[in-house]
Amino acid sequence: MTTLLEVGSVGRAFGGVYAVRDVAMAVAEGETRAVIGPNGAGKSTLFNLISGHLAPDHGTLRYGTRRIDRLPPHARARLGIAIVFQGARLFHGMTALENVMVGAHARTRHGFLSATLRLPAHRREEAEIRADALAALDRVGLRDWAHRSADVLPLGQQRSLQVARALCARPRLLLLDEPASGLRAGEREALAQLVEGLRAEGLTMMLVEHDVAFVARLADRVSVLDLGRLIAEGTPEQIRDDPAVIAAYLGEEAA
Ligand SMILES: Nc1ncnc2c1ncn2[C@@H]1O[C@H](COP(=O)(O)OP(=O)(O)OP(=O)(O)O)[C@@H](O)[C@H]1O
Repeated sequence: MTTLLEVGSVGRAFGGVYAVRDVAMAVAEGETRAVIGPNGAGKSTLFNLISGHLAPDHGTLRYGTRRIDRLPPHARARLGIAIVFQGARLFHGMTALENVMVGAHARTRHGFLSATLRLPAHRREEAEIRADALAALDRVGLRDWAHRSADVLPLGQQRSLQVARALCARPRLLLLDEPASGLRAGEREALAQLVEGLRAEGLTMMLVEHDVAFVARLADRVSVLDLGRLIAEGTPEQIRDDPAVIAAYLGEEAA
């Protein structure tokens, strides 16, 4: 199996407290990796370190053959790393299609001047992005909503729209931070099916999720964080029976 992402002993502190502490992991091409752990374990921080929205205090990140830990987020996006943030918002007053088209800016080649002058290259690119955005909407089952305001979408479909926005950037690694949180059973099921479909297509994904059933169904492997440290890693079955994992969650309940 080829490694797509290698996290090498990465750490990040806030005000002297480590949110992520010496975390190392390797994610294989085509794998779906769940990242779980009690509240405040460092899951979102880890995702932000991978996407480049936070800089590590130390450690390395390799993506394919490249070191990426000093690259800004847009450069990582251009290399194919897309993130759907926890509780991400849509752009109000925009249609579903416009919301998705915004996601494609990560890979645009032509700059502001070309856009302002509406040069042919820019128009071609706009048409390409539009076609990709429609395809992404189709992929998540929202094609019929393309020209309707995103504001009126139910929460479950708003999440799908965020996935479509990420897909429009043609990612090779998709990071989903609690995509199912706050969704009702039917909406969770739709989202699970969407993730399953992407997995079947071979997209590499990392997923923060609290729902154990969701993780067991969707993840090839699970990494468990607690207080910033990686405390366990394995298949969903291995993790379920791991004493360190059980203790971490029991500790959370006791607190
Ligand atoms: N920008 C920040 N400034 C200060 N502290 C932060 C910041 N971001 C995260 N932290 C702290 O780092 C720790 C890890 O937070 P993080 O959000 O990564 O955890 P998490 O596992 O995603 O939690 P949750 O499941 O609650 O979303 C927490 O103690 C949090 O308070």
